[in-house]
Amino acid sequence: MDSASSDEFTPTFYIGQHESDRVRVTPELLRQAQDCNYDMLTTPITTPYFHSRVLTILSSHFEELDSHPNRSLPVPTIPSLSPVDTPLAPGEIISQLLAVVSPWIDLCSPDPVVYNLSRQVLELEVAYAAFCGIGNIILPCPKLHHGKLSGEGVTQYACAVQDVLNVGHYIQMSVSLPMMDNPEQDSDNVIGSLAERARAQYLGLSEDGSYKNSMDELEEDDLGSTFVLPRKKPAKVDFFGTWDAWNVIRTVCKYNNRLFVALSIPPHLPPLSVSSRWHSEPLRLLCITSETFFKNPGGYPAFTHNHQALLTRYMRIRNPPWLLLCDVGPIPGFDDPETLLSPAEGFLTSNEAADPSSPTPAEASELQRKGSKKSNKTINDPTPHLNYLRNLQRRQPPRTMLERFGAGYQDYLQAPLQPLTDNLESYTYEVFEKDPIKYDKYLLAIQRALIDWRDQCKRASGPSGQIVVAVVGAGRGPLVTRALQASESTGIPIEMWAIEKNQNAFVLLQRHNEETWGNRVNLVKSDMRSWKGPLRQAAPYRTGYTGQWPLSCNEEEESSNANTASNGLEPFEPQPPTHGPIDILVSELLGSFADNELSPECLDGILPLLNPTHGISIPSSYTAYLTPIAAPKLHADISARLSNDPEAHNTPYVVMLHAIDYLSTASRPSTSRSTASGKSESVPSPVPNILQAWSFSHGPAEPLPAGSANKHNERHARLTFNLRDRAVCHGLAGYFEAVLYPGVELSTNPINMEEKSPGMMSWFPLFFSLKIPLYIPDASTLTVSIFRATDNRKVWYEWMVESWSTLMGGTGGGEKRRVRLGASEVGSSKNGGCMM
Ligand SMILES: C[S@@+](CC[C@H](N)C(=O)[O-])C[C@H]1O[C@@H](n2cnc3c(N)ncnc32)[C@H](O)[C@@H]1O
Repeated sequence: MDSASSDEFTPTFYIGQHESDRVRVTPELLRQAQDCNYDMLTTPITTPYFHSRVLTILSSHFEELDSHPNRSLPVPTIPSLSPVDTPLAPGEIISQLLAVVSPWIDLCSPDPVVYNLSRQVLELEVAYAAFCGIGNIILPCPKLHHGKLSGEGVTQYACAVQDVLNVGHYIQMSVSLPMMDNPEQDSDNVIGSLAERARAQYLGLSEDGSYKNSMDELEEDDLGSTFVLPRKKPAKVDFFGTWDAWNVIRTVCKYNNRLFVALSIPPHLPPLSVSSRWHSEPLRLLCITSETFFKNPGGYPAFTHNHQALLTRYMRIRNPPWLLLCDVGPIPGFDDPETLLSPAEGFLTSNEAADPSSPTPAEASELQRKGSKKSNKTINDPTPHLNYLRNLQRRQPPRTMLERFGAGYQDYLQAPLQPLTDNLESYTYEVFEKDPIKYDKYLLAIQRALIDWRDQCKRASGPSGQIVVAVVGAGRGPLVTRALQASESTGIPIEMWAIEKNQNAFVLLQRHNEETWGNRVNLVKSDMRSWKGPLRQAAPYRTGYTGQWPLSCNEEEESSNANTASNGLEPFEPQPPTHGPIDILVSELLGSFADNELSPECLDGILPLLNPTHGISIPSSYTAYLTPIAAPKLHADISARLSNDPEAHNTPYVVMLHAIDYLSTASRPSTSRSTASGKSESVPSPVPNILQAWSFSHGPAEPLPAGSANKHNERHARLTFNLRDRAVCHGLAGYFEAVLYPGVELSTNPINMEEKSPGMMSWFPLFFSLKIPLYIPDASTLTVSIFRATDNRKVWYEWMVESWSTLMGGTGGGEKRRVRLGASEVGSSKNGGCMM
């Protein structure tokens, strides 16, 4: 399908500016910033005066503790704010400000006094910002490393955040986090940080700041001999370290929908798996410093290809994050009037910004090095970083067809249709009919089936030897139109039947028959399972197509002779009506997980009418597929429904998955143009491992076992997925592939949908939710068990997930052992199952 060449859509980039040493924002400064094309500014909540007051309180308390080592003294209370403590006041500009909680507090500190005071500062600041009417607050980055301790303070941080979420009931909070944990960059670059004041005894350090010699430092080498770790181990980047901290925070805060991430974009991007993980999280801000850019040969700041692709991907999230330029220079004209230029004078041209020679990360660092040596070319642009982002905004690739069609549906939960029990509205049919791909595929499948039928000289069942085609579940008739077109385009006559149980849609079928189909279609208003088949007069027609179109003279003759002579019946003697077979049965009863709209059960009721030797079902088979995903936003949305709907987690939802992360992926990313989650050209995305759950095939029916009670339509699967990186599983994404006719397929499976049915939009995936998300450590496996169950009245699914790890040694000796780490609850849609 054609891409989005005519797409007029330009994404909105909300861009703010942050200066670490800003003291206050005046209306004039804000106006000036907006004149420069910024959308918002950050503001501190408290002043340096307040900061020094807290430092004094802390120092005095420590002094007192030192002078009374045996007394337990309560941590002092920070007095409430006074006018000198804060630059903020309620007023007109407040809605355009992002308030920044003091970065010098340490909510992860192992020192209880530092933690306590930090928490007090947080509470005072959030309460005052809320009072002033601030809508968004940026929380300081949780400090993950304290001396020998790593990640220990995250739960403290989380508890503090949980509490302040209840202080400001409308405020949205974003936790500042780098994309990955680099302990070397976790050092305190904030002047006057309380973290520096933490006492050595709480950091696992001796008084002089060196590591205490504890058993923790003793480790065994591969040969089992004990050795002492070197003083300072080289710091290792933990790609998922900050995500892990975020996961703890949002879990403690119960996936609060006012809690977000302010993600810092580093100059060197981590692997795709890391940026993909963040893509699934609620990103409110992307923090971009001058280091995130490299300097292009013209001396302008620019992004690498990878940074551009990352931004494109993140900015296509349903609620795209805002961009925050941090410490890229002051607002021109305010602190430095020299820099105030009109845009026409000095802004980056779009050619310069387009920069076709945009480098790879390696080239960028090379340029950076060279640039810092010689290319100190001065540029006449007071806001080059901002202008670069504005240019990027204009140059965003157009949306794919799928993105345009799905706009507004991304991550939007829909209960699956139940076309068997419910009568669909005309509008729903209209939406189906907007997808030309599905109908093109059906047309092709019917054409091929007709041609093969003719070429293989199969006997047909129509009264004059035509091939009998029945569309069952015809809706408003699009497949009937395709069947008639297939007959016309191939020149192969058919006898056309259309069966529909929705009496409202049936009115339109009748109208179509009169107005567009020339009354060529035999319409039947019935449930297909109780239909007896094409009505035949008992007149002893000869049936059977012998392979030539049009019928040969002889055959026509034989045919008319047959009316009078065969079977030994008297011609025209009235006989009770009989029913003939169907040669080609066309149905579209597929759901997002193939069989979830009960196609197997419906077809069971009509397949006995299929020509027993040559009959063809279109589709001939369909297969359901699954993969585990992280989908924190869906989890939060579903959990929020629980108070009104206790079955919320037991409902499989149709959803255009977007802000999700595939947990089990192949090593190579794809750069395909558009996928199930709506990626665009040249935006690499991980390739998920998607495994087959089960299949159904349909052809001339074998008689069902007596009293089968639909048991033959039960299915179950147990699938194992390997995971490289730690993650949280929120549920399973379900897809399907269908073979309409050999060589003509439909697919929603992200692995091959682009080859099999490019641009098809009729089905979004199905999401099976886990009530309690399952945490999975690095290098584990995940086993998915899923059942299609039935009691002959309805059909439902049951699913669960288990996580496993392989351990060495232990009580069993030195062998590898697979241990189960955890298991989810069993999800079951039994209560809301599909009625048969
Ligand atoms: C998914 S819609 C497809 C409609 C149409 N073929 C199209 O492609 O637009 C399925 C249709 O099958 C009809 N249907 C479902 N179960 C049926 C049954 N047991 N007997 C007759 N019609 C049925 C529904 O009313 C609905 O019109």
